[in-house]
Amino acid sequence: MPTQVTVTPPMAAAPKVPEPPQVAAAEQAAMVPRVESLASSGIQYIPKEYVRTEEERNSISDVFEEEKKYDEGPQIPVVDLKGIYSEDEEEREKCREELKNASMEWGVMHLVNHGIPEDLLTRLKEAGKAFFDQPIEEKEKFANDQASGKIAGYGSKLANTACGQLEWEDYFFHLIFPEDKRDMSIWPKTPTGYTDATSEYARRLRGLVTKVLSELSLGLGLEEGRLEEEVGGMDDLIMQMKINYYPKCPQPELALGVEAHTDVSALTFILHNMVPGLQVYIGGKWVTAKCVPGSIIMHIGDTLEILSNGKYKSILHRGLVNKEKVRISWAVFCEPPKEKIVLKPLQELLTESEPATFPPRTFAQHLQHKLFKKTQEALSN
Ligand SMILES: O=C(O)CCC(=O)C(=O)O
Ligand SMILES: [Fe+2]
Repeated sequence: MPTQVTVTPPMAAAPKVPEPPQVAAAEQAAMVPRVESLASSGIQYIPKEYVRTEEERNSISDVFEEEKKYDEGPQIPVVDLKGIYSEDEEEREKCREELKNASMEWGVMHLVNHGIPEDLLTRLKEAGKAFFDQPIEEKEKFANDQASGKIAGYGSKLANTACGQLEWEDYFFHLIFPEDKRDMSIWPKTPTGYTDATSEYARRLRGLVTKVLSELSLGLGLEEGRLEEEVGGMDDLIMQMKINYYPKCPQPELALGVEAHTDVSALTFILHNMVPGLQVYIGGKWVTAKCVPGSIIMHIGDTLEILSNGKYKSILHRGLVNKEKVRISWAVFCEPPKEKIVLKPLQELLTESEPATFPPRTFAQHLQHKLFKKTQEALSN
């Protein structure tokens, strides 16, 4: 998946993994490679491909316990966007400052009063859940084919690193905006409300993207439309939705739903079904995102980090899984066109004492570079 290139933070030694019983080779080969079918098969031990490295296991703990902790240091900021729609310039400036600070310090935040109607978010989530509630055979009709480069559709991660590590999730991935670039043939037909809810969400979210990019431009002292233009504008900025489906996991202390990575996007917006799982790495610690009702989580991705010459941060994050509840999240990645734009720190932001810290690269080259680095890391482990 282009949205997931892993970076592993330094971590200490971890507890030993209990030895699972040996699974016969034939049995292993016959396993359906969907995490959902593995989870519902009643296994007590997860296959070794899903067991994370010793360093990673050392940092994984019970996500429900983690979410409860309120007194354990800094938390992901909550940014109230009411002010960006205000006529009052002072209100707007205050809101802009909050957005800017959260983007510079954390690169991730809970957006509240974002202007997208709550009933639309409910419809979108009900539709995605209803799709995943169908039998696996039904979902397989939409299966992607990563080997042939067809990444849109229903899928699970294929081992693409030297160590063959897998993630505890299945997903549905497709382009949702601009409308003329969508391939409606791969959109779920059931439930019937899926297309309407997803299209409407895409349109409303696209409006929010413009607004956020304007404020982030002004926050850097740039012209209002600058960042929007730099990432492709209305015609070329691409929004792709990935519905992440994390089944219950019998050994959540050994697995990850999504491994540590930064998003390559300009911005990413995440909704979820109020089951905790997202963690961000800051100040040498993993911080668990709280479940904030009605909010949308927003990440600054690598693209804005590059354009802002590192002023806006693309934060390392990952997803934990649990034994008790299925988690579903809806991530929308807002990405510049792959080849058309060369991403590099904006000239106006550079000074003699603050030279460019990122080399010029197209989005495609950036993806390639991250993949190369990841492969090198895996080979040297
Ligand atoms: O499920 C989540 O909350 C995060 C998912 C994520 O980081 C991704 O899909 O890139
Ligand atoms: Fe992500």
